[in-house]
Amino acid sequence: MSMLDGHEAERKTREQIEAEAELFGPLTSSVRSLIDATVMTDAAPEHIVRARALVEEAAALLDSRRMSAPFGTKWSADGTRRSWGNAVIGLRNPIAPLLEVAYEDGLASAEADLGAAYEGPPGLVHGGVVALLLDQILGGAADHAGVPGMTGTLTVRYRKGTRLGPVRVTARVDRVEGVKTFAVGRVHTADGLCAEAEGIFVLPREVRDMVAEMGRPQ
Ligand SMILES: CCCCCCCC(=O)SCCNC(=O)CCNC(=O)[C@H](O)C(C)(C)COP(=O)(O)OP(=O)(O)OC[C@H]1O[C@@H](n2cnc3c(N)ncnc32)[C@H](O)[C@@H]1OP(=O)(O)O
Repeated sequence: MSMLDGHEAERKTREQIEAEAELFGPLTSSVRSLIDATVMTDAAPEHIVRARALVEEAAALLDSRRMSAPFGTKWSADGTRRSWGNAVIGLRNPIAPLLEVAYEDGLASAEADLGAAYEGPPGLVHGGVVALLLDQILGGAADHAGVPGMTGTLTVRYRKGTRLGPVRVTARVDRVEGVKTFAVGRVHTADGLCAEAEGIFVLPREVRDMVAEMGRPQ
C-alpha cells in the first residue's frame, strides 16, 4: 500500500459536510458513552443480556451498508480536510478521545477527558494512550507549521502517572533538518507534568518524489 493511498478529493459542499457532521457526531458521541457504560456497568445480568441484544441490533443496522475502505483523508475544493476515522481526532471514531486541537503562535494545544476506557495501571491512563495523544499532537504541530511528515521516531518520557480525567496536551515544532521535522510536546493533568515527548516526522520519499515531479518543468 502506498503512503498516498487513502487521500481522496471530494466534491461535497460545506453544507453537505456540516449535515454529515450533524448526523455522525451524535452517533459517535452515543457510542463513546456506550463504551464508557460497558466498562463501568454494574447492572443486573438480565440488563446486560438485554443491552447486548440492543447493541447487536444497532451494529447490524449500521453494518447494512459499509464504505468500501476506511475513511482515510478527504479533501474538499475549499481545502477542508476530513480525517473522520482518525484514532485520536476522528469525528466518526468513538474510541478517539476527540482532541480538538487549537493552534496559536506555533503552539498546538488540546484537552481531553480520558475515562475508564483508557485505563492502564489502576486509575491511570495507559502509557500507549499517552503516546497516542502525543503522536497526534506533535504530528499536528508539524503539519500546521507546513513541515508535515510520518512519525519516524517518537520518544516519550513518562514523568509521573497520568491520572484518568482531564488532560492537556501541547506541542510545537522545535526545528527542521532537511526532510525531518523535530517536534516536542507535553501532557499535563491537575497533578502537573506527566509526560514529555520528542518526535521526528519524516516527509516520506514518495511524497518528496511526487513534489519534485510536480515542480519539474514540462
Ligand atoms: C495532522 C496529521 C497528524 C498525524 C499524526 C499521526 C502520525 C502517525 O501516526 S504516522 C504513522 C506511524 N508512522 C509510520 O507508519 C511511518 C512508517 N515509516 C515510514 O513510512 C518510513 O520509514 C519513513 C517515512 C519514516 C522514512 O522513510 P523514507 O522517506 O524512505 O526515509 P529515508 O529517505 O530513508 O530517510 C530520510 C531521512 O529521514 C531519516 N529517517 C528515516 N527513518 C527515520 C526514522 N524512523 N526515525 C528518524 N529518522 C528517520 C533518515 O535518516 C534520513 O535523514 P537524513 O535526511 O538526515 O539523511
